[in-house]
Amino acid sequence: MKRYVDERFIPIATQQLYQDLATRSFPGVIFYMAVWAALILPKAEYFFAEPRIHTTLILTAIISASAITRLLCIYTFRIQFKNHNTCNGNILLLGVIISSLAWGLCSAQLIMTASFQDAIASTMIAGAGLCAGGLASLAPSRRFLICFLVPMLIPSSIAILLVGHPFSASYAALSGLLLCGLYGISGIQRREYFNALESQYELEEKSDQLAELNTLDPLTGLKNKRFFDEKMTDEFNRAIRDNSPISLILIDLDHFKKVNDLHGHLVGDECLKEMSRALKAKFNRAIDTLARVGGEEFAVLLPTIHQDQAMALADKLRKQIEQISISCEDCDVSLTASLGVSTLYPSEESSAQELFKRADLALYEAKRLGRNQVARAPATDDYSGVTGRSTSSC
Ligand SMILES: Nc1nc2c(ncn2[C@@H]2O[C@H](COP(=O)(O)OP(=O)(O)OP(=O)(O)O)[C@@H](O)[C@H]2O)c(=O)[nH]1
Repeated sequence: MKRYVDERFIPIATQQLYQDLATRSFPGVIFYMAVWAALILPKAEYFFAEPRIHTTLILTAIISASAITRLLCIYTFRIQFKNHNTCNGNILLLGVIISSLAWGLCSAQLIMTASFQDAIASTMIAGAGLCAGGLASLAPSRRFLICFLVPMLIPSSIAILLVGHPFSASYAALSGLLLCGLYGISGIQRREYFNALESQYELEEKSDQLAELNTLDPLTGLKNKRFFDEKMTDEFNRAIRDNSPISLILIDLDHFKKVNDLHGHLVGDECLKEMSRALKAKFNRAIDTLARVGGEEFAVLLPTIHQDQAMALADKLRKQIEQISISCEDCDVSLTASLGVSTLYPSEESSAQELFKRADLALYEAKRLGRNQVARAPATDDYSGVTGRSTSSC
């Protein structure tokens, strides 16, 4: 398979291959039984006459049993996949080998039994037809196709050479040609099959990447506002289900306009990137969501975090932001930020918007009180919960 699909797609392509082979095997088994029926039923008075009737019945029993065994193998494969999500291709292959070997040996038996001499031509045609059917369904797997064609054709070819039929050399040569020809054609079909799979996987990969890009802020690599809003609603609903708290920290850089005006937008951009690095370093739980929700405004959503914990985290972050220093041509730029924290124990009556609104009010209060502050959204409209201290920003 390595020749056909990129290495990263091999596990998923293997799974898909076995599932497709199982799906294609059902009509294959029906065709197998139908070919046997078409071989003997139109000439029933010949096949079921003495002295052939016993052999005909035994061969019919063997062909039927092998078809049922192959069906059981397909069924077992499906059950294993459904219950354990494992794709055991060997079970499918076993069914293929049993049914093709049964046919190969039965047709060899027919050819070698003197009383069936008149049926040799139709037996060989039936075998060739089955090989063509096998190509149609098993071509994607070289292993499966070889395990089908070889036991199907080799026993009858050997048998026809052994009985010394006048056309035995032609029959054997045609069987050999059929084997090589079908195998050769299968290579083209295999390439087409895996090319189609690879294109599908590449498309899915690209569309996942595109969907992921669509959730990101291009400058900082943090999540964007749209994603954040959706995530906040999801996490809020989860908090209702789990009866757990959820906290939100809104962060707004202080006097950021001055940074742009004094040092230019490129330096401003560098400050925003540095801020995002500080956020990523500080909040690294998989369930936290970090986003840039405005020009110089950031948000951190903290599921399961209580108010006191959120306040402590916010204050540590504030101190960390104070330490940020960005070197530019004329001077080093330092930053401060104001932070608003809100925590809710969500209920059916509350909403994610309320959580955001309260954090925004707290942030506004932190700004009002002189910036470089952390303010907590109060239970009432009183804002006595302000912590931190004012320092000059850049
Ligand atoms: N460099 C840069 N600046 C941006 C970006 N987005 C927004 N800004 C700037 O951020 C500044 C925000 O200014 P204001 O809203 O007045 O806020 P502020 O100057 O930080 O003042 P306070 O928030 O009240 O402390 C504006 O000058 C915007 O141009 C960006 O992507 N890159």
